[in-house]
This record gives sequence, structure tokens and C-alpha cells, in this order.
Amino acid sequence: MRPLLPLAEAQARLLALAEPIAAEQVPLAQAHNRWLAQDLHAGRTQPSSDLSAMDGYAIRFADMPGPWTVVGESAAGRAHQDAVNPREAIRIFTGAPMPTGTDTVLVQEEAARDGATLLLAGEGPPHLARNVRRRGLDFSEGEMLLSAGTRLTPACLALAGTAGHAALPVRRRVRVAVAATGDELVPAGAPVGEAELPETNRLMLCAQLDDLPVDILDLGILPDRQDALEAAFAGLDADLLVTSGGASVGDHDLVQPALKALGANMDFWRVALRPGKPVMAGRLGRTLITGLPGNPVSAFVTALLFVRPLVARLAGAVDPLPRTGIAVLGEPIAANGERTDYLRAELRDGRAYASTIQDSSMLRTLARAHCLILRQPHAPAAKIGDSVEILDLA
Ligand SMILES: Nc1nc2c(c(=O)[nH]1)N[C@H]1C(S)=C(S)[C@@H](COP(=O)(O)OP(=O)(O)OC[C@H]3O[C@@H](n4cnc5c(N)ncnc54)[C@H](O)[C@@H]3O)O[C@H]1N2
Ligand code: MOO
Repeated sequence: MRPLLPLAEAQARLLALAEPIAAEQVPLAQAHNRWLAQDLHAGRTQPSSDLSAMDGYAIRFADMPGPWTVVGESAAGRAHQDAVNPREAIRIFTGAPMPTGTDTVLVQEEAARDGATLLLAGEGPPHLARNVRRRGLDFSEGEMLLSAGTRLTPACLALAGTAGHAALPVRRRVRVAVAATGDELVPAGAPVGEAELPETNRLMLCAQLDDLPVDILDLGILPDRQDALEAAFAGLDADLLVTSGGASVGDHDLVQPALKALGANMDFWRVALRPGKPVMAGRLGRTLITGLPGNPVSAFVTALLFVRPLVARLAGAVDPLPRTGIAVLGEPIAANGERTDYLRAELRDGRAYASTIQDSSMLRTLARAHCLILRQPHAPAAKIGDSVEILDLA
């Protein structure tokens, strides 16, 4: 058998298989969590005029320390139209346009009113343009605001809307076909016989993809029969097929033979990774394939390391691999072997504890884990207080 492929190489090879899918314009409210397909430029200047940043009085700084005569009001959406003369002031509110002739805002906490007369009742503004947001403070029309490949967070949507956009160019949603394989599997929630097991990998995978722009095509639970697998995988209308189970070397591991019989090009199979070694990737026509191992924790980890990044890349992400963080060990961990290892760990008082059995069938330890500790191949033993790389599961 070929040596196991290093994890980073497998991820790079998988991402290299992905070609960007077509772009479309979607309304702002539908663009959340998608990736910009083109650079975004400002369609307007923000603010479009000088605005007050505080509630108070618009004055001329040159008239300090007053007094002034209050001759009008400027509120957000209701600007004072006339030019203001020296020693005159305008009552002004946050977000309101600065009237012509004024340049500074005296906050109301430092002002006193006697009818139309305004007096300084504190230190007053220390410099010209105090409490004024200048036209173009945030951005000017035509400026580049977000680059292609940016994930559209809630703040990005607000920025795009403020910049005058009603819709954004994103990649169309990724069509993901999902199949579980295994004669022992019954739908989760159905009665479970002696030799049977509730099927939960599809459920878990779909939840893992929930924040990504996917449309799921559910192929259901497929039996360990090559003809049935071929029938399910033939003529798929999907960007990506994700299978779980039947990925290893046993007589009933038929996913790869079925795909090959249909003419799929398999790019890699078996990665130096624990859990998740038998993960495979390839292409069948225009459909990319990731075959995940059946063990639930292996399926979870390979979905995190392969499926999510691939979907993100198809959806236009520039940098789709999961970001790691740092944690301090609360207990020692042993030296690692030749595979990149992901250890389920709990975080308590800012320290990471991986003191659990790391068998890849065990969902309880996965459900309780706050993070996965990442151990590079041949990493030496680590002691309490050492820093380790983690993948946050929050
Ligand atoms: N001789 C060898 N045997 C195994 C090797 C190996 O290198 N040589 N690799 C082991 C590793 S590592 C893994 S991981 C597993 C993966 O095997 P498969 O992908 O073929 O997985 P299955 O046999 O189909 O299932 C494994 C296990 O997980 C349960 N399962 C499967 N699908 C689901 C599902 N959708 N929901 C819940 N549980 C599921 C299944 O019942 C099995 O218990 O192979 C090792 N063997
Ligand atoms: O690598 Mo398998 O995924 O140990 O369980």
C-alpha cells in the first residue's frame, strides 16, 4: 500500500481540484456568510456631509467662548437649511448635518440656555471641528471597501448597504449530495435491532455545513452493495458528493470501487491523519467527491478538515482552511506517532484537558469537547503548561 499522504498535502490537493462556481447577484439580506465574488467599491461617500457626533450646539470655533444666539435646529434627517452667521448657534443632535457657517459642536453638558442665549458652562470644545464627523470619514465614493474572497459577516453587510449597494455578487449556493453507507444503519429515531446502529453522520455533517451556502441533496442511507452505490452516484446533479462509511479496506468497503466503476478519478485515499485516515477525494464528471470514514469522530474531523474548506473554496473563499488557536495544557500528553493527530479536549479555567479515550467511535467525548488539540506528526511529549495548537469547536 502507498505511504499515507501528509495532511497539508491532501488538503492542498483537494482545494486544487475546486474550480470557482458561477457568480450571481443576491439581495444583501441573503448574502450573509457568503463570499464576495468581486471587489466591492463604495457607491457613495459616508458621511455624505459633515455631521454632528453629539447632541449639543453647532457653533463657530472662532466664536469661543460665546455667548451665542440660538437661531434654529438641525436634527438627523431634518437639516437646518440657512447659513449661520458669526455668534449664532444651532441646536443640533447626533447624526444631524452641520449647518453652513458652523464647524464645531459644543456638547449640551457644557452649555447653558437662557431663552435664545447660549452660554458656555464648562471647558467647551478644545479644538476646531470637535465632535464633528467629517464628510468621507468612513469612506469616499469609488474607494475599495472589501476584496473578492471576503466572507460576508454581519458588519460587511452593513458596510455594503451603507455604501449604497442593494445586492452583492457572490458564488451561487454549493449543491452538496450527502450519502451514508452501511447495511447496519437505520434512520436516527427508528427502532434499532441487535446488529443495527442509528445513522447520524449525515445529520452531523449537515449541521457542520449549516453556516455555509449549501443546498443539500440527501441521497439517504445506502446499502453495502456496489450496484446500489453506483445507481445512487450515477448522473448526480451536484457540485460535491460527500459519502460516509465504506472507505476502508474491508470486503464491504465499496464506495471507492463504485465510484471508479462509474469512471471517477480518485486523487487521493488514506491520509496521515488520526482520526480520519481512510478519507478519499476525487472527481466524477463535474462533481467533486470527498469520501469520509464511517467512524463518527473520523467523519466529524474530516468534515472539518476537508469538506468545510472545500465548500468554502467552491463558494469563493480565498483562505478556507480552519484557523487554529493556542491553548495551555492542563495535563501532559504523550509523544505523537506518524499521523497528524486531533485530540478531543475540554477547556477548563483556560487550560486544555485531553484525558479522554480517543477512540474514533466515541461520540460522547466528541460532544463534550470544546476543542481539538492538534498534534503534528512525531511531536514530542508535552507537559502541563506547554502551549498547544487547537481547533476551537465553539
Ligand atoms: N484492516 C484495516 N481496518 C481498518 C483500517 C485499516 O487501515 N485497516 N482503518 C480503520 C480506520 S482508521 C477507520 S476510520 C475505519 C473507517 O472505515 P469505513 O470508512 O469503512 O467505515 P465503516 O466500516 O463503514 O464504519 C465504521 C464504523 O462507523 C459506523 N458508522 C458508519 N457510518 C455511520 C453513520 N452514518 N452514522 C453512524 N455510525 C456510522 C459503523 O457502524 C462502524 O461501526 O476503518 C478502520 N478499519
Ligand atoms: O483514523 Mo480512523 O479514522 O482512526 O478512526
